Amino acid sequence: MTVTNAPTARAAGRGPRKAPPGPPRTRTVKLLRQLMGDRLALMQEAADEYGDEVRLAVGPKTLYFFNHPDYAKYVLTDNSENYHKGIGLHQAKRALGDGLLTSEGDQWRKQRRVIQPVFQAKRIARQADVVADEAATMVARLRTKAGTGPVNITGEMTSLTLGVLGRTLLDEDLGGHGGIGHAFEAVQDQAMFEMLSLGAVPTWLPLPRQLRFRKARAHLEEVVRELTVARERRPTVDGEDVLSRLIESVREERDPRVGEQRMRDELITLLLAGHETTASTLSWAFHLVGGDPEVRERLHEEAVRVLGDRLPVYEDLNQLTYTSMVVEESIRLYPPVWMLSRIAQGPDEIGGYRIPSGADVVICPYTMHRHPEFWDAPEKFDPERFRPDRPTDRPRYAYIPFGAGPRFCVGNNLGMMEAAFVLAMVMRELRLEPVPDRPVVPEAMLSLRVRGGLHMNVERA
Ligand code: HEM
Repeated sequence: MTVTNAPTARAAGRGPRKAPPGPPRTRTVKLLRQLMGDRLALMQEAADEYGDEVRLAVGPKTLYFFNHPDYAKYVLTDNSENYHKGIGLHQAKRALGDGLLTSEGDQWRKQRRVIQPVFQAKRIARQADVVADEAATMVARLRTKAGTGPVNITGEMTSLTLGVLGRTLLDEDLGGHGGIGHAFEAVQDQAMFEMLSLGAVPTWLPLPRQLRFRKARAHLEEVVRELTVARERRPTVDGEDVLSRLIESVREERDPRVGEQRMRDELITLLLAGHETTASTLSWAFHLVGGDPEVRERLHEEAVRVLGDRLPVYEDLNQLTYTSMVVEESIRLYPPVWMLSRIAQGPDEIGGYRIPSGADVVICPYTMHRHPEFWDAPEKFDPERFRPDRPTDRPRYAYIPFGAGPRFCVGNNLGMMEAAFVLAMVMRELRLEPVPDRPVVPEAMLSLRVRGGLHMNVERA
């Protein structure tokens, strides 16, 4: 497959073809309905019907949707300079400000240099102890709920992942800052609403969701401000956590208010990017395992064998092979970041199609991870695909749960370790069973959630 510079068209002297195939304008109403209701079906049907290059005209927007590993490599890595963060960026910025997720250019490079070292392997080892400790508290809580009826697993995972981030990144117990999880939810819901309504509803209208958004954002700012003040009074021993590094880096800012704002944006970004993705990963893993007794049994066996009855330490991660395979397969089927959107900074050509400057280009991990050319029985939950000793000729970019290229997830090691530890610690002593007559439906918001949260019955293993 040719990704760029369409040599055949060029050789014939005809230049690139105009636009990829896609649904006709007459289907606009259906597409808009899917955009509001079932975005995963929208993308999957487009890929099934039109192939690896699709033009999706949805309302006033035209999406250039590319669904092949070569295209993902080109957009996310090889020519990433030409593709800045795309759809939803404006809304995400209103929610998150100018943090690492939403910034570009020199500012992004500078921020990445400050933040990336916090997630290096030697620090992750220390973060492992925090994860194990927080997970033990959560498992103890679940134990008390065994046999009492459906438990909101997503809620449990969200508190856990926020708690872990508070302690690993900020050295703080976020449990004392009530409602922070709900504040993140309100901020995200509004950002998603603005995105889906394609900016048609002015943000100054005093609608209830708008007011909720402002209140939530103000609450988050206040929490982060308190954390920063507390830390400035109480520096850590090595000064190498995120907060200390940020405080140090914004000292160079001439206007202290700009520095403070940057720090708040950065922390809110990290907390949001890090907690919801990992909580979604765990929710989907528990859901998939709950429907597969054989996988559940193997997980239980591995957890008992590797961990015995002690808390996990970083070195255990390499031994929790099957557990990691289950996590990898879970985020293949349900990648928390289900869509990667970019805006072309200048004109380009992909797969022989002309991409105008300003075009919305989309790579969709959800559909890529189910591409029939690269995955056998793509709908099947089969952790064996990720057995480390199993040879595969699958292209690297057919599996991109953490993105790729310069904008690759900074927190991937922490996220993977946390998911594996929590899964192992829960499966070691508990069984999570599906609740009959309660369907589990994916909801593609900023991340891929379980609609209404995942509820499961908890039993002792
Ligand atoms: C299983 C859990 C996670 C998944 C699936 C995930 C996925 C992703 C993906 C796909 C991207 C790239 C987005 C794009 O290119 O548009 C990303 C970026 C990012 N992630 Fe994660 N993430 C996870 C956990 C975390 C954690 C634990 C943290 C931090 C504590 C984190 C912080 C970030 C940040 C700051 C970025 C932006 C990086 C940049 O643009 O330079 N993530 N994540």
